[in-house]
Amino acid sequence: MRFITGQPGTDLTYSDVFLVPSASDVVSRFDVDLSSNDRTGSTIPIAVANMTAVSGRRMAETVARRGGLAILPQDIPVGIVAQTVRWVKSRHTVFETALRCGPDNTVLDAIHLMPKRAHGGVVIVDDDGAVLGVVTESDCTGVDQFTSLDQVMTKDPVTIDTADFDDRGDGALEYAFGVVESSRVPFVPVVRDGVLAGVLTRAGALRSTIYAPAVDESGSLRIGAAVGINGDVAGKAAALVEAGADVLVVDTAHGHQHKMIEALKSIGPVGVPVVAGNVVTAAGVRDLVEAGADIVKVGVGPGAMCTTRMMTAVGRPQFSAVLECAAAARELGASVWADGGVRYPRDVALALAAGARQVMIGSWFAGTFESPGDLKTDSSGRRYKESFGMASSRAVAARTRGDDAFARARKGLFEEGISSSRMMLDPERPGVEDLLDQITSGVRSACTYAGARSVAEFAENALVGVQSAAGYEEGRPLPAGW
Ligand SMILES: NC(=O)C1=CN([C@@H]2O[C@H](COP(=O)(O)OP(=O)(O)OC[C@H]3O[C@@H](n4cnc5c(N)ncnc54)[C@H](OP(=O)(O)O)[C@@H]3O)[C@@H](O)[C@H]2O)C=CC1
Ligand SMILES: Nc1nc2c(ncn2[C@@H]2O[C@H](COP(=O)(O)O)[C@@H](O)[C@H]2O)c(=O)[nH]1
Ligand SMILES: [K+]
Repeated sequence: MRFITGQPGTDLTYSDVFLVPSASDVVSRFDVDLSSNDRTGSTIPIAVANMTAVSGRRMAETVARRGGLAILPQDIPVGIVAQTVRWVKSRHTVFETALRCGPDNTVLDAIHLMPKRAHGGVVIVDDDGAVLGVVTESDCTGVDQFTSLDQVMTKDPVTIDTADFDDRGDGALEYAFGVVESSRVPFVPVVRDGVLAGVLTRAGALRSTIYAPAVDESGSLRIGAAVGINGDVAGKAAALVEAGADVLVVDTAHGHQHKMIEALKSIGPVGVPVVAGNVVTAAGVRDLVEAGADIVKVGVGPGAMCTTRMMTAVGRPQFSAVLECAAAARELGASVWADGGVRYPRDVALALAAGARQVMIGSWFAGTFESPGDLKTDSSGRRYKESFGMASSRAVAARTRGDDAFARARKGLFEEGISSSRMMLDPERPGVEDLLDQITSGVRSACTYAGARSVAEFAENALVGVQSAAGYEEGRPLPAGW
């Protein structure tokens, strides 16, 4: 990457910069390979932040199917991490996990279940798992909530048989797309040996032709897990890898500290990539790589739930932090992930231009069906989920629940995050895959503007300019007119 008018002396945020188009011979946006190439196996450069309000098993499954990697938070007990990893790895790489109910369940049960996933309905199965019908949101409107589902379901819906799907080879997804398109429901149940095996939506069939899932050597979806720097770090790290985590993230607010270096040394090589952070300087990168990190996570203070900069003045504008850290990592044969502060696809493109191999996103993904929180509705009918920072009093209280009251009170003093924030679901893009579509299409397009066929080429070719606040404002759409 180079600056069009030379590198400025001031540190820059994503909003301070823009990408200048360059001569390109990349003829199609589909010709761009978005693989991260950082040995994590991600086929798109997106990681889901290890935040309790963001990353759980539904998020992990859904994002990995599209090539990304979710990191489970460090506050989850190892036994639960192991269960979650097993579950995610048992998921199909094309068919989505179905929401299912029995015929005697009520409309209320279905209404509670539906916002858990984006496919827009529930499959009704008998005790043996055979499909009896499907129920969508519209079937549940205008009826008593205690009505049993067998009374409102569409009976004997069109299904896709896995054997039939597999037989069609390269034409399978186009065939499946056609089946969903011609059915009158938003999704089609998938059946294996007469038993419900998943669902497929029109968008899902299409996406599977564009994205490649992030899979391990045995073809199962990938997932990462985080560990803090306190307690038996090496023991917990080994247990997470033993549980099947494909990537280990060693995470703390101030990554460039003695305890982190000791933690990394104690972990040693574990057979999966070790990501450590957070830092914002080349010196931080060098120390963490020397201590054993394969990938360094960059970002102090840009996170949406983060109050660190206002509490301490510590941090660094994220574009410059990523640029400096990525250059240092490259010299050492390591990589960086840009963590935090991403609100638009352009921010992802800029982080990659600055040299990040992946971009970690938290709060933006909290406002989706797949995040772990309950879906709520505000007084004007807008749907949202609650988000909170991992250094907020809410998260600290949960993390220290095993400590005595005195220790908890002491730790509770250092709050550097928001405890409750509302992340609205975008009515046009309520699912995390809708956001991935938006991000990856933006990034693909940015790469072709720079004449780049890969994330690495993009970081090499990108031409960056610095803009005024008016320059940024000029780039914003004005949907309401003026
Ligand atoms: N990227 C970012 O900007 C930030 C991210 N976070 C996120 O919050 C979560 C919790 O992280 P964390 O608070 O580090 O908790 P951890 O549980 O990982 O503990 C941090 C350890 O580091 C010590 N420490 C020394 N200096 C600092 C410092 N300035 N800030 C924090 N700890 C320090 C603490 O000791 P003692 O308590 O005695 O001081 C403690 O032992 C993580 O998920 C992290 O990613 C939090 C803040 C900033
Ligand atoms: N200072 C704090 N940083 C936090 C906290 N919780 C999470 N984080 C960091 O933010 C990113 C995600 O950024 P986002 O803008 O996409 O939400 C996450 O990975 C952490 O590094 C916190 O409580 N305080
Ligand atoms: K912030």
